[in-house]
Amino acid sequence: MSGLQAIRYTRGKLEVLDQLKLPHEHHYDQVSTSEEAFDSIKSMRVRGAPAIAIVAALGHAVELHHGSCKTCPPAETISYIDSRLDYLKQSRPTAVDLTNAITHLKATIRAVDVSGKENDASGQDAIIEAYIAAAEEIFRKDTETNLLIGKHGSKWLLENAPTKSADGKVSVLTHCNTGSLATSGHGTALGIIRSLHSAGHLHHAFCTETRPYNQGSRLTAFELVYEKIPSTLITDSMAGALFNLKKAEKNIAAVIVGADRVVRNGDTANKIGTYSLAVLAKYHGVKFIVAAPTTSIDLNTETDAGIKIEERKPEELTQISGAVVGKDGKVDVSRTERVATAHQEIDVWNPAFDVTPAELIDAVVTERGVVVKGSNGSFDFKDVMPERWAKIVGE
Ligand SMILES: CSC[C@H]1O[C@H](OP(=O)(O)O)[C@H](O)[C@@H]1O
Repeated sequence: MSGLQAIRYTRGKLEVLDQLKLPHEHHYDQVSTSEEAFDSIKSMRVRGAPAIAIVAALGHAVELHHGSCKTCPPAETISYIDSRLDYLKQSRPTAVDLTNAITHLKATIRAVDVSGKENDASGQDAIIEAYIAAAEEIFRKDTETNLLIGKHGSKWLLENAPTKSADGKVSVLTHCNTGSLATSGHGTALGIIRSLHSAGHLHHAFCTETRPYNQGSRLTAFELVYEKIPSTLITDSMAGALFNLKKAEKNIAAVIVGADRVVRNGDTANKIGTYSLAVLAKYHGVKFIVAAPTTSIDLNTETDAGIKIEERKPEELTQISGAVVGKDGKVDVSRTERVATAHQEIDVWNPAFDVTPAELIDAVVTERGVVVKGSNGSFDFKDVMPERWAKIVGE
């Protein structure tokens, strides 16, 4: 597994790699409170659906470990933890892993038997220990999940690739960053690429720069080069020309992307630009694969209509390392023939995600297996999530 770690944790201490500084600087922030975890997520110093959930869960675990909750009865302890988790939930709205982790953590602390402990600290201690252990399990289990996604996804692609290179290998394209910098390790979509590479089945990996945050050029390229995976960086706008080439190592078999939220019918919210790649893939006969741990699947939301798409500040688009459009994102027309015109601010639309309809998706790869559309043309996640399906959807 890659030596790159977005998150470093031992009980009572959480360090989060500042991804806004990558690839130029490798700096870890200490995160010891819910506020510091919230700020790290909101600012995108840490990002990636699974990593967001892990940092939120562990950030609160660290503050609980250091006694942030005053001594109080179990019911008040649960209310305190709930309030901290509800605050953390507001950090970024689209990725469902954070919501699913919070739901799990709230259920875990409510399952603690505190009978006979209502009036002494042992009840609170039991609840806090249960919370910390559950948060640590979320972190531990994520890497195991990603390795399974890599195994299932690479197997499915090798069995269903529309094209292979002369040496029987596949070339793929990925978008955004879904590797060790977006998870606890190995990654989801990039995890499938790692699994293909380590098994000798990857011919070439292409990654898009993924404007405006540049997760591809700053983060995925960094991971691919770090592990000497044969790879090429392209701009987002080059994908269609690449699919159209169909020559040598540029003969793309599949687009493999991650997910922030896969809803019940398979519609998938992912990094902005994913939908465009899905349309291009369909036109060019390229498979389109979504790599999604079951923690990224939202059975409570039936279709894309229920997905909230986060919009982020204009400066993330108008400025890269310093102003691109003009000082502070303003388009200065005062030096044109229309002198003395007040600075005009170009409007900016900066949705962080878009939605790819299920009809454009060939497979959703989870840690429990690959889900493809049935004869009715829709996805059915019942077999990979039987417990949650029965609870939410029913038999
Ligand atoms: C396994 S990461 C999933 C998902 O999260 C990323 O979004 P962001 O970088 O804004 O947190 C991207 O959409 C990835 O595909």
